Amino acid sequence: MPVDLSVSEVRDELQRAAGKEAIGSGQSATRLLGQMFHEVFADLCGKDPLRSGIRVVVDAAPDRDAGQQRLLSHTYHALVGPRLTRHQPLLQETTRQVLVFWEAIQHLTRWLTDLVWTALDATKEGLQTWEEIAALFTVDEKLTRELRQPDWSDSVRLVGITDALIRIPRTSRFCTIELKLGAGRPLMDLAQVALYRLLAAGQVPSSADSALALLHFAPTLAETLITATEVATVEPRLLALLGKMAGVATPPKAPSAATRPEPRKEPKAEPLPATRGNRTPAKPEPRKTAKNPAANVEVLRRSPARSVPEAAFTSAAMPATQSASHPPKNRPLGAAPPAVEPTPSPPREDPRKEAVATTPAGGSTSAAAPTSATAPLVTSTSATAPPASASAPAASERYAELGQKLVRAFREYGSPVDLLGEPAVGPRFLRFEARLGRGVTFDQIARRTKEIGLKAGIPKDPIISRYEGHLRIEVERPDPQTVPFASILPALGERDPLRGSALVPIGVDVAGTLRTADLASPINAHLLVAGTTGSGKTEWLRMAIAGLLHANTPETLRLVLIDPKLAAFTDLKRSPYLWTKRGLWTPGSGSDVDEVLDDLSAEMERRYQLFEAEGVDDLARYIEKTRKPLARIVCFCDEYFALISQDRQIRKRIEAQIFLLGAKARASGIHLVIATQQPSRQVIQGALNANMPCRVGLMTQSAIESRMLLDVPGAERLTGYGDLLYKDVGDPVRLQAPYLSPEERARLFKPS
Ligand SMILES: Nc1ncnc2c1ncn2[C@@H]1O[C@H](COP(=O)(O)OP(=O)(O)OP(=O)(O)O)[C@@H](O)[C@H]1O
Repeated sequence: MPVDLSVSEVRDELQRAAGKEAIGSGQSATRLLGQMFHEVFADLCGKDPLRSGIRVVVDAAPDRDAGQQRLLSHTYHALVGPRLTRHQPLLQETTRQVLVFWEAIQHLTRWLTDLVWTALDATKEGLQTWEEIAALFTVDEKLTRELRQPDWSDSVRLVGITDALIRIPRTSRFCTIELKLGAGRPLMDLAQVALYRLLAAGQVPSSADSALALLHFAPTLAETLITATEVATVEPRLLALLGKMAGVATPPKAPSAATRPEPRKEPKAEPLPATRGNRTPAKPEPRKTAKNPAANVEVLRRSPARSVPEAAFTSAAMPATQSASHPPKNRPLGAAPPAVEPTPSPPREDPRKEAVATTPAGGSTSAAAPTSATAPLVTSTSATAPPASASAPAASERYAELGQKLVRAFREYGSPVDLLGEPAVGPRFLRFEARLGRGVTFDQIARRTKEIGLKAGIPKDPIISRYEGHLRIEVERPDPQTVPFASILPALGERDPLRGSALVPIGVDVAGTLRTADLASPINAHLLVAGTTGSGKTEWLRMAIAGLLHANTPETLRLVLIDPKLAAFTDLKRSPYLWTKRGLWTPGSGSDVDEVLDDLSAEMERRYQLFEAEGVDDLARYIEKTRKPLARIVCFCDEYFALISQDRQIRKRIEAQIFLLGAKARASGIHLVIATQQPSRQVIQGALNANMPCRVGLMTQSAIESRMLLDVPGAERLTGYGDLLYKDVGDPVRLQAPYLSPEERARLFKPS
């Protein structure tokens, strides 16, 4: 059975061995911009007519300049603008990076215009329509190749996703494109290219004749063609690294003809199609950088012997006892490390202490960065989930038994896994950490969740994700526990009669730590809550309100409650926390709901005038300066869909107000918390999507809804009862909402 390795694992290993951070680490804004750049590229070259940039250029033909202009405008309005707006809170401190990103996007549109015109010129193929040209592109293509070496005990299946494959017009050859935002690291690039070359040789038609192009947008474009001749210098060492990472390399012997990697037949390089801008050479040459020849020269001049990848190859290819910065793939985690670890890997945290980050079904996962609001809480106080039966022997035996059932089920389906210790016990789910068995792929496992759930007798399909190079399997806890609201109170702090508190409790993570959203922070200023009927939305809204009431007085907090179902907030009808007499809106209360929102907008403007008079720009500074409380106003809306589904005109007015408040109200101390049963495109797109990046995802009806809300599937496999995925920055984190019992509610919500 071949051992699977992905290109990104190998790339990260090279980075680590070179003593650098793994690719993909780094500032979240930088990562986000890189990801956006790839998404925009995929949209422009894809087949969706509403997003395609190819269509825009072809539609404008024969006016090439008009095509370029329209493409730029389309790219901004349809693809870049909405993404920037959506991520505005994260990006607002990084104006310079955003400008560089935009410049790179402009260069990308020029490159695409050139390429489309080259294709249009290829009259021999009779390419006329945008669809025909778009068919030349394959975006995010998954490539797989099984590699064998004489000194390997098993084969290695290498998997990678190339940014784009372009069939060169007039030939049947292919050019593999790797896209980079930012300056390249020439030798690291070379190593990556070598990996793709290995891959492409097994997959792409005519690959022997094909070229691999690196497009660096830094932000100007440098196109680099890399040929097999160059790749050949690093390929043997790369193969040695692959063998070592996969654990198939046999101990090194004195080199002999038999153990040397097979020499590769040198393929001819195919340049990128010559463009009208004449950036690419007409004739294939070993390596060409059209825009930035200096970069090429640098690559060729620098001695690979002292380069980053070279060092990595050298150390990685040595016997495990001498190098190996990371355990080989088949060494059990936790087994004795090699004697010498020149660049030790970061210590693995106790899984129980990690924030849960779930991107099921193939997505990569990482713990989301805590917001500034949560950080001190995490370390100082924590609301611990009831220890309950988690530590009782009977319960732990049941969990162990469940773990064994899972192991058997995986084995029966031909995808063996090894559990790594006992599960972490959350209030409603158990999280097992596991290692893939030899030759098993993640996709194989992810495809089998239903069967494995059934076989192991688990009511809901397990949620399986990747985390730090191993598997996370989350299953419903057989003895689910409720997190009582009272247990989180210490984490919410005491009442501050002047400033109050802007912390909204969200839920408790697997380690029992409360996560909160700080409404005063730009990232969490407004919240969108969604979940199917019975998932726990209304209870969540009540719990969030109770959390705010606990830490505020009516001088520091006021509520505006919109209750289309007439059921969510009735206990608060006479609460002193209501903002005005229109503070609780229900259908038939004598006004349209948009009037309530109008009142909030008017209050926002009034506050900004107050602030201006005091020479301050937000609520906190105003309070500090005047030493007088001014209540934060939080508008909770249950069932938003019911409000907007009645009348088109009212919907328009509501959306306009939400747009305004979402964009401007935070600094004035006015916030929106909006819940909907249907996180569908029809409901979310527009005002909500643009201004509410912070999301609470309870169980949804489908993976599509989950994706719409959280950008990833997974919420459809939650268990209900306040089991949720919370997303502010980074990947969603799985949390359990505390439960406010009717008695506590009556006590906290009573009119005083
Ligand atoms: N955090 C929680 N802990 C335990 N049980 C909960 C929790 N939240 C909700 N529940 C249970 O789930 C039931 C449904 O919750 P809720 O009424 O909030 O759902 P909903 O999503 O608002 O449904 P609908 O949209 O149909 O009103 C509650 O009656 C309660 O029994």
